[in-house]
Amino acid sequence: MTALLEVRDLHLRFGGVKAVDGLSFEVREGEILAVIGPNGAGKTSAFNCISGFYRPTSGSISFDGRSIMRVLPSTITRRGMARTFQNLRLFKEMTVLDNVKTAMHANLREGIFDNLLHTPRYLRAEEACAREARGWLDFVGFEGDEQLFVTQLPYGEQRRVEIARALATSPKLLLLDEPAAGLNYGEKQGLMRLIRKIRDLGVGIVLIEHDMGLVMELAERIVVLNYGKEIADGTPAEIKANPIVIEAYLGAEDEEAAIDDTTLTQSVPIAADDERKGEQA
Ligand SMILES: Nc1ncnc2c1ncn2[C@@H]1O[C@H](COP(=O)(O)OP(=O)(O)OP(=O)(O)O)[C@@H](O)[C@H]1O
Repeated sequence: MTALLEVRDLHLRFGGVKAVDGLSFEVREGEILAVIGPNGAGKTSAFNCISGFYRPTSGSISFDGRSIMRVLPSTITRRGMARTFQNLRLFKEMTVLDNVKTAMHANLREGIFDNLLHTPRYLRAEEACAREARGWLDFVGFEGDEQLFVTQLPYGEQRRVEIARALATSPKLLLLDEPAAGLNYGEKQGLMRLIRKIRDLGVGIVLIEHDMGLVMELAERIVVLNYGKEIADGTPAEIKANPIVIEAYLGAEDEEAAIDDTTLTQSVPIAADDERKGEQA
């Protein structure tokens, strides 16, 4: 099967900092790929290049058979790539339903007069849009009040709404930046079920995540970055047993230690989750 996303020899520099230093990987339709690495390894920078927010220094990125180098984020979204952010980026002054509807407005056909005069065409389009948005809220398991402002929701529910909004763009590929950050155990289990359900729609998924228990259980393939460089690419079992990965996470002195889900999970500062929760508050 041909790759949905192909990243080849990607480089991104910030002055003297090599944030991404020769990254190459592929994602196929309906595949769950995780990108992991210690803090500052270049994961979010790579996401920002792929989704068009940063212009790479060199390399190539193609999506669905076409280059997306120097393509605007909004065009990349229209071509079928959606993403969520490390720190939620919902419209705080909008309701849950309106947040999801915004993802579909780019595809609405009504003109300025329809909008101003609220013509039957406008009303029909808005109703269809609301129906589809409700469908996505249902799909992600949102059971709250769609008319609440998003900031009135618990953090885990806000994450679901953000994923619903990304899905409302009808993506072929979904990039999730630390979707489990700030979630409790039960919410993480729900998130894993949701990600598998999205994969079952045939959507390719690239996941940046620090929770190694979740990554090892969910990902079919894992790419490991350290100081911008790709140090490993393999199945969860291969990654767990890779001495270079163990060294990157635990330091050379612990190289002897067997790497298991718990070890890697514990290598992630728990405070990071709490800090992010704090940012949202
Ligand atoms: N806008 C920027 N300007 C300058 N340097 C940056 C910028 N964004 C990231 N960097 C640097 O690039 C490197 C990679 O950062 P990046 O945020 O991509 O890492 P990360 O793996 O996503 O980290 P984390 O897990 O902590 O989110 C770091 O050294 C970081 O300081």
